[in-house]
Amino acid sequence: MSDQKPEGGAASPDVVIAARDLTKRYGKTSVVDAINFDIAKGEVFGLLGPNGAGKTTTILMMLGLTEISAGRVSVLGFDPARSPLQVKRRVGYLPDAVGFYDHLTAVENLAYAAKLMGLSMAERSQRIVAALSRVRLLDVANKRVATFSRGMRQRLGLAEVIVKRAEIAILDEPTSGLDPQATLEFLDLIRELKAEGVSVLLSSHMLDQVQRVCDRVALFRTGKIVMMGSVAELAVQVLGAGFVVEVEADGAGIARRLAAIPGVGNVETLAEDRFRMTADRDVRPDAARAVVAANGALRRLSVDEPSLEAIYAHYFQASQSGGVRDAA
Ligand SMILES: Nc1ncnc2c1ncn2[C@@H]1O[C@H](COP(=O)(O)OP(=O)(O)OP(=O)(O)O)[C@@H](O)[C@H]1O
Repeated sequence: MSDQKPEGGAASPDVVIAARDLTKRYGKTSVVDAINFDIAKGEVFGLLGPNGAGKTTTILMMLGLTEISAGRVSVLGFDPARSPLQVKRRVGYLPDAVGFYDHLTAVENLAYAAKLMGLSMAERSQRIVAALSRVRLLDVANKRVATFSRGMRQRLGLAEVIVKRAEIAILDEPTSGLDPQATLEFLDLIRELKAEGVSVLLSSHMLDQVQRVCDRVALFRTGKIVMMGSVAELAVQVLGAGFVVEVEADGAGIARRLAAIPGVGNVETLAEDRFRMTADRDVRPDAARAVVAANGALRRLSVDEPSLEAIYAHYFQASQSGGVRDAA
């Protein structure tokens, strides 16, 4: 088989997944419709959108688990349709409901998976202990998985990704059904993976969680990516400006100085010594410098970051009334 070598043509060595006009049709309906994106090494990328928007189908095409109708996707330089095993070896996938053998213990489940990966016995046990410790399941390592909560199962799923030393982790709704504490722990584990250079693709409806861990998000709608970027970028696109910064200070000509800061949209004077400005980034450091330059005294500086919830709600409301154009 010709599946040993990565295919050429990756946009940059930093790009681990590149989709070009990626399309999936069922009959005449395109459920994924010519989407394009690049995901960088160590990036946490969120797939968002309503039910049926095409997120899972996109994931399945990346894994070679469903046929691609048109376009292409390259995963670590491999074409998943032609080299599914090469992709499977390097990519960890946590589906919505992780499948484990309930009658086996956590260790036995991981040992089984590690054996399929072709690891030696010594390597297996060393990696498994390390992974179980990372996901804080070492104390239940020898308990049958049948007794595990959903949170524990999800963490065991991540342990498998860690044992595999996957370069990419694809997580489909990983925190749904988890309690707040389990969710926070899971999000921390995602951050740890990122810190190690693992790229993470996260499909979720939990917008606040997505915002907490994702570097960039793609918003899907009826098979198309209608928006893509960091939360701050999407906020500018959808809300007009992302950050609202309030300054309480005195000094000469402060409003004028604040308005001159790059990225500031408008400055409202709320009182003689209170100003509110909108900006496309967090301009607090610049605002503090502006007050110092005016020989002023800074009494308060606050920022309201844009929320993905607000962007999402605004986008769908506005698009229903024809107010937002898709940027596909
Ligand atoms: N085997 C199939 N045959 C026909 N249509 C399908 C098939 N699998 C998925 N679809 C359709 O493709 C569309 C996209 O589904 P997909 O599961 O990718 O959406 P999703 O964005 O992951 O949704 P959710 O948030 O509910 O997981 C849906 O309209 C779905 O009904």
